Amino acid sequence: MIQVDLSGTVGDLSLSVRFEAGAGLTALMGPSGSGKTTLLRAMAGLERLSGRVKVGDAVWQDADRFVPVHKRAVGYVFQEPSLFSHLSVEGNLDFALKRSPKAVDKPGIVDLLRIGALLPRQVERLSGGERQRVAMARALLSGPELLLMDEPLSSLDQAARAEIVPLIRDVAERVPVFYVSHDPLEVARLTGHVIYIQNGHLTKRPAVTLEGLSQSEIEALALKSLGS
Ligand SMILES: Nc1ncnc2c1ncn2[C@@H]1O[C@H](COP(=O)(O)OP(=O)(O)OP(=O)(O)O)[C@@H](O)[C@H]1O
Repeated sequence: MIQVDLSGTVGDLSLSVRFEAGAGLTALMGPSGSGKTTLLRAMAGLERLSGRVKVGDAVWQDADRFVPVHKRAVGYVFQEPSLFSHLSVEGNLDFALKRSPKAVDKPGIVDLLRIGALLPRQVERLSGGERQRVAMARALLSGPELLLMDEPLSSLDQAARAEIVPLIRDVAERVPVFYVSHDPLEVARLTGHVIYIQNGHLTKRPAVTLEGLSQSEIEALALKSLGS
């Protein structure tokens, strides 16, 4: 169980959110600039807002304490994977493994993300989809109690996305995932647990509308849903 109750101001944004999320994957959706990344950063301890964050039995933040980011059991996967380019895939994985506070099943995670054949590879020689799978494995190997993912598929093509979505579902069976996306179809394939944010506040599900989309965008959406 994740409990979040955070509020504060960052730049022009006034953010105030309160929610609970259970096991599995919870998606966070909302317009550009609504505060999704700011909320993730605050949950990780990268941004200091006031309030409370509890993950499992561990209180990461409340009125009396603020656990710094390096002491939170949190994994973070960004839109652009931030792997060490001077290390091999396995070097990247081992870097995280050494820092894990608990025993982690490396072969199981390598298997889960189908990256066994990539282990000796240099990071520059990976495709975008391969990089993101390695970034997810690296995040899991650090032993997180919560995995934060910020639009991890948005720079990938359709084929790579389709390949990775089921792997993310598998990952979310091992560790709770909090997942930012702009793509309603991607989210529909991942989870039924979705929260929406607008202007820094949680809101109810927006009405689905095709207004404003061009004919080609509507066709692309229809094709995408048929391909799921
Ligand atoms: N470091 C900062 N300095 C100033 N303002 C900031 C900072 N970080 C966030 N903000 C403010 O918070 C707003 C929301 O930013 P945030 O990145 O959280 O939005 P988002 O919902 O993730 O957007 P997108 O979908 O485009 O990634 C920004 O428009 C900006 O006003």
